[in-house]
Amino acid sequence: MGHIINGKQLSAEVLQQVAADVAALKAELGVTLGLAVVLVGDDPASQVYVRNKVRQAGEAGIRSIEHRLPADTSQATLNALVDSLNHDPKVHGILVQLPLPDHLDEDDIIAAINPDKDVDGFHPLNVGALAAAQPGLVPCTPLGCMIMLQQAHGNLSGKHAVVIGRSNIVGKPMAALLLQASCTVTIAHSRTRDIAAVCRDADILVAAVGRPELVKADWIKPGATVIDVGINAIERDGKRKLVGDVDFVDVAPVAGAITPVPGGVGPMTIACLMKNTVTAARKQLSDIQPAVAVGQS
Ligand SMILES: Nc1nc2c(c(=O)[nH]1)N[C@@H](CN(C=O)c1ccc(C(=O)N[C@@H](CCC(=O)O)C(=O)O)cc1)CN2
Repeated sequence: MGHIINGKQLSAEVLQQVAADVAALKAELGVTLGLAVVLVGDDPASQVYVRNKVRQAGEAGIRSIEHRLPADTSQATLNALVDSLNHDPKVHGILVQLPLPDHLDEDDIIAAINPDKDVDGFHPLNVGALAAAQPGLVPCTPLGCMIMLQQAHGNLSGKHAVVIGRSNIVGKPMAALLLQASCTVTIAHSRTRDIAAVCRDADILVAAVGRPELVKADWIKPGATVIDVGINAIERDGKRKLVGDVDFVDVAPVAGAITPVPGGVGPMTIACLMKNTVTAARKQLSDIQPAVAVGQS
């Protein structure tokens, strides 16, 4: 049985560091960090995630400013809200919970967020910064996966990493981060030929494809590290159950280390949102107070 990477425990450690950073910024500069959380509509899963984000912000000493808008909110109204948050000095981070209702243009809303406050790391300028290995805000899920990998593996240099999935939110930024860590990176997707053979060559396998229990034991090189980003609700034995993109029971005996679902990548995503809020605030505060030393960690 491979080592189980405990996302709950690791996220608690990340949050503890965030809380210390938030307290230090308060002590040094008298600033309380603010995170604006925008939720449009009543998607039940999004409501849970937003509730958890607001709760964990509070635990870290970050003031959250919640905006819950009805499902029929217009693009103009949402853009106007984002614009007002961009200009509010008490707001250091802005996140718009995804998915948005179908009539709204997600790309347009993301592009409207001030990139310095874009704590999701989805703005095209942050996407470009990551691709060019420049400083910027990095999407929370891939950032959380990297923290888990570094804990499980130490140095990632020279490892063959395979990322299954090519989404803008997870697959592509994950591949960019692994490349920055000097991995040899392959992105596999629905058109990849003999995907099982490609995955079997991976020292690190990241599954972010949204297909319940797609990855089986015979896709895994013995001893490989497996990071499961999938969160899929299925019915089994008449009960609702959350499973990942990896068949955990099948794969765990072959893997060297593996993340569970739930309790793996999910909690790290929220912890990294708080970490990004500190990163964003430090940048904003050092831009307006260049003479003041703003601590780094
Ligand atoms: N603006 C954003 N929207 C979305 C993001 C995002 O990073 N930014 N990611 C996902 C949803 N998400 C955060 O928003 C998220 C999903 C899941 C979890 C989590 O902790 N999952 C738990 C299980 C939860 C459950 O019981 O239902 C786990 O894996 O243990 C956290 C955050 C899409 N939208």
